[in-house]
Parts: sequence; C-alpha cells; structure tokens
Amino acid sequence: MEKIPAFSTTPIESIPSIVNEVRTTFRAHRTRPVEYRLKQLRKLYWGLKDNEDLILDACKKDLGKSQFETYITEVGWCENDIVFMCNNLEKWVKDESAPDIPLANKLFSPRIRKDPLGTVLIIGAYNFPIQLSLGPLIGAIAAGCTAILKPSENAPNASAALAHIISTSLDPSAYACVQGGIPETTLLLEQKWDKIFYTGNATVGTIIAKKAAETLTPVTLELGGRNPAIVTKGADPRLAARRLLWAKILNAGQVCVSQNYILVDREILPQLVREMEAVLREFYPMGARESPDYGRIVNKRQFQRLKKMLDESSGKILLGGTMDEETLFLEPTVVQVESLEDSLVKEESFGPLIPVLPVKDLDEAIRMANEIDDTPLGIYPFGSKAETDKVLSQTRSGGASINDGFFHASLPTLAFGGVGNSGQGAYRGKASFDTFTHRRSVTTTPSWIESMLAVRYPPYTAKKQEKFASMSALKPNFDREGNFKTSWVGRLLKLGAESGMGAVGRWFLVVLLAAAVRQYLQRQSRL
Ligand SMILES: NC(=O)c1ccc[n+]([C@@H]2O[C@H](COP(=O)([O-])OP(=O)(O)OC[C@H]3O[C@@H](n4cnc5c(N)ncnc54)[C@H](O)[C@@H]3O)[C@@H](O)[C@H]2O)c1
Ligand SMILES: CC1=C(/C=C/C(C)=C/C=C/C(C)=C/C=C/C=C(C)/C=C/C=C(C)/C=C/C=C(\C)C=O)C(C)(C)CCC1
Repeated sequence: MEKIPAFSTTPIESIPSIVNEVRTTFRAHRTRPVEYRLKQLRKLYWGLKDNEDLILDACKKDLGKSQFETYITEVGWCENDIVFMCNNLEKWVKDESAPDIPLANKLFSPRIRKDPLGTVLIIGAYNFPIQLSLGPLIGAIAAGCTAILKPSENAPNASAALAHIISTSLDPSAYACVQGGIPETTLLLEQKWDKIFYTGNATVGTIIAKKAAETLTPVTLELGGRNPAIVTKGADPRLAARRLLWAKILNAGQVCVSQNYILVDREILPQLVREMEAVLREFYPMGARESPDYGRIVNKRQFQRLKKMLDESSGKILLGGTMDEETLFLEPTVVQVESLEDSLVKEESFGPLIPVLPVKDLDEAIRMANEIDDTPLGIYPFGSKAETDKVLSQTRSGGASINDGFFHASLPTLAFGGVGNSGQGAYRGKASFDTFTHRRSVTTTPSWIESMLAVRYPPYTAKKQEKFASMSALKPNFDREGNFKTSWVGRLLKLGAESGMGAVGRWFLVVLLAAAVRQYLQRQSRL
C-alpha cells in the first residue's frame, strides 16, 4: 500500500497563480465537451479505487473511522456517485425544451441550455473529509466547471490523500487541491470565483457569504443545525432507540444531520432509555471504547469543546459519560435535560452527546423544536402517521426522515441541503450537476417570421397594441374578491361543486342514484 503523503499547506504565494491557471483553462473552453468531463470523472473513479487503502488509512488516522464506515460514507459513496454521474451525464447536458410556452412562441425554439458556471471554489469539512470534498467536486466536473478544492485541515491525512489523488488523476490545468487552514482559505476568498461551495459551521459560512457578496458570487452553504428528534407516546420505543442511536454513533456523532436532541413524551421516556441501554449493549458488547466500530473525536479542541458542553449541563447522565482525552474517546452519552437553556440544547453538539427532553405532548414538542432552531438541517419524528404529518406541517427543515434518524441523508441520489440557518442550495445526484450549472434560456428567431413580428416595431399605434393584446392577453379565471370563477358550462359539469374532488363525489352519487332508479324501474316492469 502506498503511504499517505505528509500534510503540507500550499505555499501562500503560489495560490493566485494556481487559481489563475484553472480560470484560464475554463476560458479556453477545454472543460466544456461532455467527453472531456466523462474522462475526468472516470479517471477520478480509478484514482479512488486504486487508493482505497490510502483513504481507509487516512480516515482511521483522522477520525478513528472503521473500515465499514469509511467504505459506506466516503470511498464507496464517492465511487458510486461518479458511476451514477457518468451514466446520466449525456442525458443531463442536453438542451431542455422550455416549459409553459404558448404554441405560437414555439416557433422561436425556446430551450434551456446547460452552461457550466465557470471556475468554482469548494471548501470541505473534516467530519466526512472525502465525501464532503469530492461530492461537490464530482458535480463541478460533471457541469463542465474548473475547480479548486480546499479540504479541511482538521482531517490532515484525508486532505493529503485527496491532494495526491487529485494531482495524479485529474487534468492539473483544470482541477487543483489547495491544502491549508484560515490563511490559505482567506487568500482563496480574495480571488474571483463563479461559485463558492462551502461545507462547515455557520460562523465561517457567514464570513464566506459576506466575502462572496462583494463580488456577487453565488454560494452554496451546507451548514449545521440543532436537529430535533421527536418521540411521541404512540412511537415504538425499541425502534426509536435503535434508529436514533445508529444516527448518533456513526462517526462518533460528528454528523451534521444527526439529531442534536430528542424530545420524548414523558410517559415513554423510561422505556426509551431502557431500550437505548439494551441497544448500546447489542451494538458494542464489550463497550464502545473497546469496539473497533466506534470512532474518535477529531482533535483535542473539539474534544474539549464537547467536554465543556457536558460539564456545563445541568442534566442528569442516564447512560455513558466516560471519556479519555488522550485517545479522544467520548462514550455515547444520554443525558436527561429539563431546560431549553441547557448547554447541550443551546448549541449543536456535533458529537455523541444525546440530550433527551421530556415533553407533555406533541404540541409542546413542536413548540420547543421551533423555539430551539426553526430551520434545522433535519427533523426526525417517530409516531403515528397523523402525528408525523403534524410535525411536518408545523415545522421547517432542510430534510426530514419519518420514523428514522437521517435516513433521507443516506440516500446518495436524493438532493441534500439546508434551509435558513442550516444553509442554502443543495447537491447530490442530479442536484450536484444542477448546482454548478447555469440554466441559460435561449431562443432562435427565424428570418422568415419577420413580417409577423412587425407588430413590435415603432411607430406604435393603437391598432398594433390591440393586435398584440389579441395575441397575448390571458383571461383571468378569478373575480375581484380573489375567488375562482368558472363558466356556466364548467359549473354544470361540476354539478355546482367547489372542487374537482367534490365534483367526482357528486357524479358518483348521480350514477348510484341512476342505477338505483333503473333497478327499481326494472323490478316494476317485471311485476
Ligand atoms: N450541511 C452539511 O453538509 C455539513 C456537513 C458537515 C459539517 N457541517 C457543519 O459544519 C460544522 C462542523 O464543521 P467545522 O466548520 O467545524 O469544520 P472544519 O473545521 O473542517 O471547517 C470547515 C472549513 O472551513 C474552513 N475555515 C475555517 N475557518 C475559516 C475562516 N475563518 N475563513 C475561511 N474558511 C475557514 C476550514 O479550513 C475548513 O475547510 C457543524 O456545524 C456541522 O453541522 C455541515
Ligand atoms: C431493496 C430491498 C431491501 C432494502 C434494503 C435497504 C433499503 C437497505 C438500506 C440500507 C441502508 C440505508 C444502509 C445505510 C447506509 C448508510 C449510509 C450510506 C450513511 C450515509 C451517511 C452520510 C452520507 C452522512 C452524511 C453526513 C453529512 C452530509 C454531514 O455531516 C430489503 C432488504 C428490505 C428487501 C429486499 C429489497
């Protein structure tokens, strides 16, 4: 197996010229042909495949990630993403015919062309250092952009592995990896970009959005959130315990989309905790510390931040609570918390801390969730269909998994992104292509149509305006009170019902009535 190269920051003075080179390549239109893009994606696939061991080793060193987790969430994930892109790209790059065009305007062949945005900057985060860096890069390549990737310096081995894979697999004049932390990223942000794609915390997200605004650069922000899980009285406590624990022990809880706290109906709290205890024993029969499947906190800074959160909590530890700073081990820890002001609820933990807040009913749970964070990245209600529907209709979030912890985020081709505080924009699957693509509206005016277009030219006359209105004015189907207006034929056909479903119901009754009358008449004629 090849050794992971040592992490070394990219020399600051070289950054402007690296950016300049990829921008020049974009301007030379080299990355536009779909064949070029496919070739780069295929090469990246093999770059990953040939370096799987390197990546497994890097993720183990950076985050104590098990081989299984690195495979399903990082290397296997990205390989599949590339194959999916390659299988669909030729279909997606094609012009789309524009929707909602009146028949006469079809003569101008209105269509949507898919243009690459240009030269883009991708800034990755440490917790899924491969997936969160390569996922957007795969989208950028597919869209025909050139790109600079800046992986997180807080996963230094993964950053070095990525730099190696990118420099040996991809066209170096179009794609480059800049390694480093704040000074390097700050200088990168000084350059002109056509899009910045950032994954990480909201404080830095704000810095990036402000900097991008100076040059009207579009941004995608994949941020965090205080994601609630809600467990109602009607939920199955065993199922909720199993699913929510899995969502919090993956990557030792360093998952943007896992639940930050659980609102649980007071009545079933003891059952839920009992089930959690049993599930943890099943997952880790020798304890989490001894398990080769359980990861570690990324570094001392994050470890101390998590320890402080736990120390400052006035909650009661129900399960777990052990830790070891030397090895960055933090046990999955369930804490019963009574206040929304508690340190474990006020901030995103981004670690294996699991505060549970007892609530009196679903209404209280929804009210609390909206008070804590009204636009989290995900929401996870467990309960009956009526209860989970109610949660969806009275909250907002980037995504949601009903009766599960972040299942929606484990589907690789489902668009993924936040809303409000948890971010803007989305990617994965086709959305990764779309997020780096400009949908350019294009028409072609045929020469032979000129005489018909004369109506648009001066001198303007009332007759011309009348003609134009007769061709283009749409008739409203609503009155001055804002009510829907149907013609008498429509009203007759709908048998006076307000809605389509109402009309179906009325027609059904008419048919039933007619059948009954017919049967009655037949019986009468037989007598
Ligand atoms: N929505 C998502 O997909 C997603 C994924 C992962 C993490 N997150 C969120 O990110 C947070 C954790 O990640 P993090 O931010 O601690 O990761 P991090 O420390 O890896 O930082 C993220 C990136 O920001 C850069 N950065 C840091 N300070 C900067 C500055 N001053 N200027 C410019 N760039 C700077 C880093 O170099 C890094 O590349 C959590 O809130 C988590 O929920 C969101
Ligand atoms: C199809 C059949 C079946 C179905 C089987 C199914 C659906 C199995 C599903 C297994 C799953 C979902 C495994 C889970 C994998 C988890 C993954 C990939 C996690 C990913 C996590 C990610 C990407 C985290 C991201 C974090 C971010 C972005 C921020 O930090 C049967 C078996 C039911 C019947 C036969 C047919």
